[in-house]
Amino acid sequence: MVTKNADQMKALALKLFEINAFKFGDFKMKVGINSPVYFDLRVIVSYPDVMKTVSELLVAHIKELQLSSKHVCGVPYTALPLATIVSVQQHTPMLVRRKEAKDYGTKKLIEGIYHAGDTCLIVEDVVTSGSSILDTVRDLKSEGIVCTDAVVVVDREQGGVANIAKHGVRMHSLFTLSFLLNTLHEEGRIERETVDAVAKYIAAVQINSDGSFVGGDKPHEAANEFSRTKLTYESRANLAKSPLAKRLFNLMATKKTNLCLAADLTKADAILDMADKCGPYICLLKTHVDIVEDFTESFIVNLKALSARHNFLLLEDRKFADIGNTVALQYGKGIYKISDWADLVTAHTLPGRSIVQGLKAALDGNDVAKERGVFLLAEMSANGNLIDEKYKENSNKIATEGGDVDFVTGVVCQSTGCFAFPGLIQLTPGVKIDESVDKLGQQYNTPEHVIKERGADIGVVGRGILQAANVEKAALTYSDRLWAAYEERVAK
Ligand SMILES: O=c1ccn([C@@H]2O[C@H](COP(=O)(O)O)[C@@H](O)[C@H]2O)c(=O)[nH]1
Repeated sequence: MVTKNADQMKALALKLFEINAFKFGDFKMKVGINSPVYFDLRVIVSYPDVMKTVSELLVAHIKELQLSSKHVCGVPYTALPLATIVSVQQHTPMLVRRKEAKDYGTKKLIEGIYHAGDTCLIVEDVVTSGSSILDTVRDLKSEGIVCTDAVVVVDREQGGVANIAKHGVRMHSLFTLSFLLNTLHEEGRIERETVDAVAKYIAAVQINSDGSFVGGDKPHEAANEFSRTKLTYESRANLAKSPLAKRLFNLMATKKTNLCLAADLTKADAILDMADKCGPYICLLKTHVDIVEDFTESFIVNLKALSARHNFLLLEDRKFADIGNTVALQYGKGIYKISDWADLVTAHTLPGRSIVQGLKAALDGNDVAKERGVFLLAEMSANGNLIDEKYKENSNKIATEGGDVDFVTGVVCQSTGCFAFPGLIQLTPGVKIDESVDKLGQQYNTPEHVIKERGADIGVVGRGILQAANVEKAALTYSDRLWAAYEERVAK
């Protein structure tokens, strides 16, 4: 671990967390087991300042340790840009290891000018078992190149140091996972509970360089303990990147309700009446403002007053789906001026990242920008909808990667597999006491099923409440059942 530049190291640790290069959830690893923590340093190429800081720290680390070598070589692929910067800054020639030999020309595995007996310093981004470092060392050694040291950005502390030492290579890391966890905890970004859960996983899942587990069998239980559906809303609030997700998680935890009322009514007074009656039992009130026949500004003023009185947030289910420029206009302008009053909106991911950028653009320079968020639709409850696995995967990427993640509050979907990041909220429509299908293809599941089997954090109920003889009683029943299912889910 680097000893110098403590402030810079802390700042970088926080930045890596902020840009999702370091995240918590339930991630499938190369060794076939799920991990509660994941590093994706591929994203740093999109942040030149982060690239600069990481490479400067690597160079400082190499100097501090007096690691002199004839060459540097990055482990393909993520470490290649880092090795390039280190090579340029230190004036040390670089070698490039191909993952597969070319089937034409020189057929070389190692590119660059070298001689047998030359020394080479390895550069790597993240080490788990150390097997990727050893693959690179093997190919360099087969050309007679001597490798005794590797500088790495993050050591996940799962056996890598000992595994590569057996092959005569010393590992020098900028960060250990423990340092990163403690820093995030000290800076109030994660709870002690998270630090302990990850530490427990790391202690239980030590890996040999061949990918087998130290101690034999796959340590399943330790790995699965940290999935988002097992964490409380309070602890997930701390992991959230979106201020609105933090607020909504905390609101649910305080008010003990994870019910969203879909107020699909066409008269303003009927919606206001419903909001007043159901307000004490809900965390969110969802509107389709374009179905309101007598919309006026005073309707919004009254709705906002009820949301403040009963402590629920307003979600306009607009399902934006156009190009960024149009979406910005639809969100901020027109009769409804949605961005003025809706805490949250929904949007399809069909247009790609520009959907989020368009929404954010409408809030540019607006004081309320930090009080707004979006739920992205990654799945629909409608029978026969056209969404496939690839679409879901890409929606997850928009929700969790890149510079706009602070605006994404959650995902509208029907299953646990849609995303892993515990800082996002799963909103699931299609909830009724009886499983059924309506005449127009809406598919319903019970409150218990959506929370316990499908990973919902908030269940959306419309007609199940709106058409009940006693709406207050129905709202209380749905709220109680959704909440009890959540409590059982986290207690398991
Ligand atoms: O996949 C989706 C996305 C949104 N909805 C909306 O939720 C409510 C459901 O109302 P019910 O009366 O409970 O069927 C409605 O406003 C939809 O627009 C959805 O159902 N499915």
